[in-house]
Amino acid sequence: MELRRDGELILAHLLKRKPGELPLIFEEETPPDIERKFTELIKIRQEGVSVAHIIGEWDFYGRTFKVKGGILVPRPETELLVEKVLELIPENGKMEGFEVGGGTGCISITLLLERPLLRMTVDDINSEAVELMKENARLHGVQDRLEILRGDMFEPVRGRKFDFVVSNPPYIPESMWESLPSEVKREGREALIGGEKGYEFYEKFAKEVGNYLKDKGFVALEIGHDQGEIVFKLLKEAGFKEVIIYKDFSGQDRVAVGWS
Ligand SMILES: C[S@@+](CC[C@H](N)C(=O)[O-])C[C@H]1O[C@@H](n2cnc3c(N)ncnc32)[C@H](O)[C@@H]1O
Repeated sequence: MELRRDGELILAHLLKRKPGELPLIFEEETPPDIERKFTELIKIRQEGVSVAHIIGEWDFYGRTFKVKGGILVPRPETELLVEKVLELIPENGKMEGFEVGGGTGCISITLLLERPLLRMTVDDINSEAVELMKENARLHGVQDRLEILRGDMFEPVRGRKFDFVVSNPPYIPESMWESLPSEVKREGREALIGGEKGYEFYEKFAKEVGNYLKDKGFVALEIGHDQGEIVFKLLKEAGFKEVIIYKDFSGQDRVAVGWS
């Protein structure tokens, strides 16, 4: 736990400032009610609640999203997935994409904000995530271009076809659940655990996704640091002509892109 950094984020939130602005108001006196609230929140942090869940928001791709317990907090690794998708959507491309498992909605909403003519449909099996996505879509003014549905993987979009399908699915093996830090567990089993092997989501996804892709469509998936080989194989077996596994800044497998 990085208490100093966490303290700065909590204080900035209470003062309604950006963390970078704190040095500018260093000499101003902190109102007593803010001091009291700050001490209270630091205690909650020490009990193992993440800063994101304490302050109820988190930044992704330079923008702030509402977050809440039981739903995955946007991760910096996922920005690589967004970058790879953006590379495949022309600046003024009139494309239609589908995201499985939107969580906060950070992936779809970022794609929409970066590509003004794009339209997205997103689902989540978790009804609380669906409500949170609606809130984040309104917050970022993309509600007219984002269709938000509740359901299991492709079930809400049966019979439809998209230019691409993107997902950051649950991909941690069951056996790792117990060893996860309590603040990570608070993001919910459904968001994290992919099954006994961890890659069960990709097995089902690879088999079915072809039915939902237009001709020459593509898929883009976030993957676990050791899942490049298996996801490459699954997409190839499912008939994807070209598959590329991208590594993140720390040299770990992180994103799979496949072209049909
Ligand atoms: C790892 S989280 C990713 C959330 C968000 N897209 C992000 O990158 O921050 C996976 C999300 O998929 C949802 N999910 C898990 N299984 C699903 C399924 N079969 N169909 C739809 N959503 C699912 C979870 O509820 C969770 O919100």
